[in-house]
Amino acid sequence: MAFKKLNLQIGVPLDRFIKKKQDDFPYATGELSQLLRDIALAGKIVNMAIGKSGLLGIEGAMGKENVQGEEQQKLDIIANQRFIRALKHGGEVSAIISEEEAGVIEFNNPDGKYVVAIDPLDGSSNIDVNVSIGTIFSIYRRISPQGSEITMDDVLQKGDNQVAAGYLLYGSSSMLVFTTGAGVFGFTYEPSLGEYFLSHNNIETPEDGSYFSVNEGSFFSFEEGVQEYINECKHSGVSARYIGSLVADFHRNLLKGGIYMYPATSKYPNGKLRLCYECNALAFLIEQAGGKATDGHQRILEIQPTDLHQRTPLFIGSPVMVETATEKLTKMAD
Ligand SMILES: O=P(O)(O)OC[C@H]1O[C@](O)(COP(=O)(O)O)[C@@H](O)[C@@H]1O
Ligand SMILES: [Mg+2]
Ligand SMILES: [Mg+2]
Repeated sequence: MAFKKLNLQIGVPLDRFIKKKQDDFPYATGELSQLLRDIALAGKIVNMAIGKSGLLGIEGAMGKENVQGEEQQKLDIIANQRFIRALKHGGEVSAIISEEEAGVIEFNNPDGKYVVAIDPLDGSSNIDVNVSIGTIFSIYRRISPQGSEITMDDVLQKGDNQVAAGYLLYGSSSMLVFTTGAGVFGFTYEPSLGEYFLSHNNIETPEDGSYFSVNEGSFFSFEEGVQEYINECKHSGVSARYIGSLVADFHRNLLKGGIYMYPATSKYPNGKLRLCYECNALAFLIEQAGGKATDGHQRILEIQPTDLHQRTPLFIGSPVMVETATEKLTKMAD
C-alpha cells in the first residue's frame, strides 16, 4: 500500500525550530534567534489584547494623530508599547523605527547588534470590526560599529540588507510568518498551549495567481497602465479580493497566488504604504517564496530610503502577475 509521505517538520514548536536552525549555523551567536522569540512573545500579548478588546474597553480611537496625520487607535498604541518593551528588554536591539513614532527610538544599548523597523498594528480600518489585522517587522544588522552611537545609515538601509523579516497575523487563527533568508516559514499560534507550531513549511508562492487585490475605489486616479492591467484581470476572469489589511491581503495571495497593488493615487501621489516598515519586509518574504515586489519600475528591496516614513507604490505577489503589471506601467510611462 502506498502511504503519503508525511512532512515530519509540521508541528515543531517555534523554539525548537529556531534552535535547530541555529545549530545549522555553527558561528551564529543566537542573538537573532532571541530577537525573533522576543517578537513572537510580544505578538502573543497583542493577540490577547485584540481578542478581548471589546471586553477590555480598548476599542476605538485615541483622539491623537501619528506623525503621518493618521488617527491612532488605542490598539495601535498598545501594540507599539508592547513591541518596544519586548525589543528593549530583549537586549539585542540598539534602535527601532515605528509607524507610531516620529523619530528613531534609541534603547541606550550601543552593544545591540540589530535595528528593527516595525508597523506594530497594520490594518487600521479593520481594528475594531473583527477582521484580520497584523504586525510587520524588518530586522537589520547595524552598519556602525557596536558600542558607537546609532546613525541614520543604520536605520535607513535598503531592504536588500534585511537579515530577517516577517509578520504576525491576528485572524481566524493567528500566525507568525518569517524568513531569515533561507525560505519562508509559517507558525500557527495555539492559544491554549501558548505556543507557535510550524504549520506552513517552506512556503512557495504560485507562479501565477487567480486573485487581484487593489482598492478599486481609487480606480479613476490610478495611472493608465494600472487601470489597463486591472481591466485585463477582469476580462480574463481573475477574481477580486481586497480586505484592506495589507498583512491579510498579502498572506492570502502568498498562499493562493495573486497580486496586491497599492499604486500612486491623487490622494497618495507616492502610494500609501510605507517602505521601511511595511513594504520591505513583505518584499523580502515574497522574493524568498519565489514571487516579486516592485514599485512599478524597480525592485522594492533596491530602493534606498531617505526618510523613516517614506511611502512607495507597491506591486507584490506571483511573479507572472507582477511582471505583467510592471511591464504595463513601464510601457505606458514611456
Ligand atoms: O483603505 P485603503 O486606502 O485601501 O488602505 C488600506 C491599506 O492601509 C493600511 O491600513 C495601512 O496600514 P496601517 O493600519 O498600519 O496604517 C494597510 O494595511 C492597507 O493595505
Ligand atoms: Mg500598516
Ligand atoms: Mg499600523
